[in-house]
Amino acid sequence: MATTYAPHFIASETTSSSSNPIKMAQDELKKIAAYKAVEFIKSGMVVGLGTGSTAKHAVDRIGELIQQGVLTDIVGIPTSKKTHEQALSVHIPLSDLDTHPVVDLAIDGADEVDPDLNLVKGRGGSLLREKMIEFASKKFVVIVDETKLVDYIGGSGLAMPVEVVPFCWKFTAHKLELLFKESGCVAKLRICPETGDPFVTDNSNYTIDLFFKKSIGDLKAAGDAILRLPGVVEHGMFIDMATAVIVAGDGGVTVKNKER
Ligand SMILES: O=C[C@H](O)[C@H](O)[C@H](O)COP(=O)(O)O
Repeated sequence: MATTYAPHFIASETTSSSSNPIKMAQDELKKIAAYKAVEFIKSGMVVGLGTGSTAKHAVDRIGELIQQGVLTDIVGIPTSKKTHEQALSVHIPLSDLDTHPVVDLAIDGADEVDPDLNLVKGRGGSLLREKMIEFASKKFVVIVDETKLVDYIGGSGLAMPVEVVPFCWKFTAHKLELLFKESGCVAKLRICPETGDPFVTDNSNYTIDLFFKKSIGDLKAAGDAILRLPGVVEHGMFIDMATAVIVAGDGGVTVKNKER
């Protein structure tokens, strides 16, 4: 796993900078990115509703605009049980991929964004449903504060999650570690801090968090190799899936667009 990933063309980038940049709280930046993304929603759309502290702002805002009558005939497709509950609480009509197999636009956060707009997702535990819904989306808008930008996938030194079946998870974790031995990979079962038990996903699976000391090289090859391991359900690399990334920072908001 050490060949080079060929970069893709970023179609366009627009920045609205603040002439008087001030230091903003991280949550404020998340909200700014989320509100900007919601501007892309039009009445009548089927919308993928992301999971996490950034996507939460987008879901609240969509609910608000529906209540105000600004957005009508919206159908939301939640990417987790948690988002499902939140969306119901703000009165967003909901459905699923079985009924609405084509999603017009999905909005979600990310844990890492590389220069080619590839992502790491799933540190909040929801990667499988997110990937299914975002794969089904004509447009996938990612919302982040600038701390999520990395030079390469895994570059934050934090987890790249892999959802696995609970059966013999140690075997699967060991195979994952071996796969990325050259990158100094360490595989850890995710544990609930409150109970000390394994973290269980919405799909009743476990999560193995992979930590890399250096780049894993070709992301598509790495992703394919992970998916070939029996026991793996899905990984948290979202390669060539984002069509736009909205980055909020102290200097303003940048929208990076990419052709899929
Ligand atoms: O599983 C969680 C999702 O992939 C989140 O979108 C991701 O972890 C980013 O979350 P946050 O916006 O809370 O940083």
